[in-house]
Amino acid sequence: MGRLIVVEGIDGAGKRTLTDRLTAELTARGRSVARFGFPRYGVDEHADLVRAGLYGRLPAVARSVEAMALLYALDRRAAAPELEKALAEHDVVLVDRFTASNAAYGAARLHEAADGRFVAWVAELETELGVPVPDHQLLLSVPGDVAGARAQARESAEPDRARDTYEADRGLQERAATVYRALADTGWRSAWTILDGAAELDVAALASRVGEP
Ligand SMILES: Cc1cn([C@H]2C[C@H](O)[C@@H](COP(=O)(O)O)O2)c(=O)[nH]c1=O
Repeated sequence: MGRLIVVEGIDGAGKRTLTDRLTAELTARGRSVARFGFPRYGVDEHADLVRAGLYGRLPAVARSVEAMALLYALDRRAAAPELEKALAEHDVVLVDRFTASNAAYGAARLHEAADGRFVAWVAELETELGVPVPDHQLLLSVPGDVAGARAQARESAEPDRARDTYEADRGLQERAATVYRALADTGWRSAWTILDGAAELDVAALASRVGEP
């Protein structure tokens, strides 16, 4: 049975780069790795509704924090059989964003803290829907201005990567970062490792920590 490892952090924290480097390191060590990323735009209809909400096309849905959280959670529920299969067939299943994203961004939208009502509700909701619980979560922690600059640079470099309403809201990103930090500090739903996303990452050490049974 493989290990479910989740990479979390605000937009522009460097999740994709970390996931790429960790995959390369684990593969070089002979470990088999499967990758997922959420939301699964273009794959799952709930994820496509999320995208429409994030780009202003479904204002009534997007206004409701719970409605958005349910759509994100339903995308994961639909992926659960594939995740279970990947866990049965691979040593490591690496996931870019998972349930903690729902907790951090929803609480941030509501100006709640990690020990508030919303985070507890997300845990209950995703458990109820049969979303698997990670074995380990990695938090890429970066100063808000560094993440913001990266997200902006990506928008300029990739024309189809225009920032969505969450990405464009710096206050929301800062509050999400604070909630993430508290989730990691309190070991929300699994053990966490906090990584300095602005410093050089020791990918070899990280691979040893998360990739071994
Ligand atoms: C996966 C996920 C993402 N999000 C947010 C974080 C991002 O700002 C936004 C889109 O994700 P993305 O930029 O990684 O595609 O959705 C949630 O609020 N809940 C979730 O469950």
